[in-house]
Amino acid sequence: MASSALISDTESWKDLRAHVEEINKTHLRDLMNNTNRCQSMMVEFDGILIDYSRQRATLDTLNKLFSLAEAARVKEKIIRMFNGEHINSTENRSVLHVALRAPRDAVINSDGKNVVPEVWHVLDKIRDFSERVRSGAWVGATGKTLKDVVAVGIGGSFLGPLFVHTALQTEAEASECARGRQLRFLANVDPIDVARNITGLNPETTLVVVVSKTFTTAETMLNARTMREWISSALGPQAVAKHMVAVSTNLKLVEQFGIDPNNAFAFWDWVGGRYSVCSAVGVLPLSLQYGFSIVEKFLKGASSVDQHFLSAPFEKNIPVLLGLLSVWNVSFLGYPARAILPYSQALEKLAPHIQQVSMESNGKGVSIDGVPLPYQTGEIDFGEPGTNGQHSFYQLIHQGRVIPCDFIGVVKSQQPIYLKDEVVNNHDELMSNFFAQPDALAYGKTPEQLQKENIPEDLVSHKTFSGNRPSLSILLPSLNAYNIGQLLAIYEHRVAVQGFVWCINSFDQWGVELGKSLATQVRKQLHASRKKGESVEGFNFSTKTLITRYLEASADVPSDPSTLLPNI
Ligand SMILES: O=P(O)(O)OC[C@H]1O[C@](O)(CO)[C@@H](O)[C@@H]1O
Repeated sequence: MASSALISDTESWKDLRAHVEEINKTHLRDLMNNTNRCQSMMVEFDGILIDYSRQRATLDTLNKLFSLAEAARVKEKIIRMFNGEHINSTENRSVLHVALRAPRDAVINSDGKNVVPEVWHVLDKIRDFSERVRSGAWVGATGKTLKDVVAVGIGGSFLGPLFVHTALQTEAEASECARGRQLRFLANVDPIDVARNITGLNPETTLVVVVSKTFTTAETMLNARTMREWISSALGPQAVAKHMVAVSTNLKLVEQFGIDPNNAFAFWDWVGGRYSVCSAVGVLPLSLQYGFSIVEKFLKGASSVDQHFLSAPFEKNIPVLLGLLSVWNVSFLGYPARAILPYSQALEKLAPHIQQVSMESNGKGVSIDGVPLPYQTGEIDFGEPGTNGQHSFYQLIHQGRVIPCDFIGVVKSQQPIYLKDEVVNNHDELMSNFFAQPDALAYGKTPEQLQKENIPEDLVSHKTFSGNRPSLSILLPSLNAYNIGQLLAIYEHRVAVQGFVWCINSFDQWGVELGKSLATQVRKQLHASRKKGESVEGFNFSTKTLITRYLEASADVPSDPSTLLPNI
């Protein structure tokens, strides 16, 4: 395919379009009866079992998707990514989050230089620093051990670390290592988030980690200044050196902020924000909480999937298969959304993290060459752990709109509970739902079945389930640091595969800029109005009215305030 030609013009794309008609004649109820088909639609790697037999697809569909992958040169694009080529062309950058978890002796080049030694230099520095903090060798300004950490950051500098932290919190080995320690995340610029984060914390025993790739993000920098004030107003300005460290690619700005460069942990422009959890962005706060050796297991899990992604043939390649099936669902079957449904409370922050990884990566309107696309890219991701979601939005998924679902289950619970005289143990109860829901979606329930159950005629249509609703099941052996790393890498690479097929740049995010610059204009106006009483100018009628109302109704806000921090 010539670089400016659209993937939708290829024969493979057209073939899949035509194939939809065939698939529309099938029902999952029947497809599931074909054991050979179902057997071929299971894939296993490193303890993880994926069952995609409940996708609205046949083996023929898969072959057609492999042809599409060939037309889109997916294999070549994967290799180019691992080779450090500047596949993020609009920012002229390599995309090398795989280097963040590569073994020490690996060679991965960006711009002709092996980046793995730099990665390990920072990892070693994190190991050393986190061990000193955890052991009490590094103490706060008043000589007390720093047992609590507030990580200040937003977007990719927040969601990945939050996901991993939440997943590790209840894991036996990790929770033992975290005994007596707290890790909190301050993301939102809303002062309420500051209040929530500092409530119950003592500045004397708190370490603040400012996490920002650019070190210019407005929300993070205001929150960082707020936390600096919280520390220095309690302990004096000299305490900042002992109580604040930073993670950034912009070490110059870190220093200007007043953080000792020795206490700055670097990463690189070839790490996208939403792909940065395996850099110091995640590794530093998580190592402070759990110790480096736990976090190293997480990196190893991700690395194992990286190798699989690079080397496994497409028929057995989990991220490739899942990525192609997502393209099938979005671009051909016309399902715009995807539900991420982990049957594990520990994975409650998976969906929010994947929302950014997927939607910031693939929510694009032009091809990588800048050509407007005649097809939609990306999907609307949302999710909640089961069984909570079942009592919330599953009604729509069963009888309303068709939403392809990812069911994620774990064989061994992190926290098993057995009660004498119960029919099943608590985790089996949870997993009963994990196994039942995909079949309920796939098979549904027919009016004939309901009539046999003597359901009153006027209720039959209400109680009918059309079925034929696709899902896939991911079964993890357990949920330890290693498995969490595997799961993360599967989703990251799946998103990349989707972007490779759609021929977009999954690694830039220009769509977040416009709102930011308009907020700058509003910020200037609020300042001018509060300080100098200037009237609201330069906005449309609607925005002017809203801002004016806001200012008038909050006229009691002091125009030249002295510092006020939350006090709850
Ligand atoms: O780490 P930074 O530079 O503060 O950026 C935070 C986030 O802001 C974004 O640039 C846009 O929301 C994300 O891509 C990024 O993860």
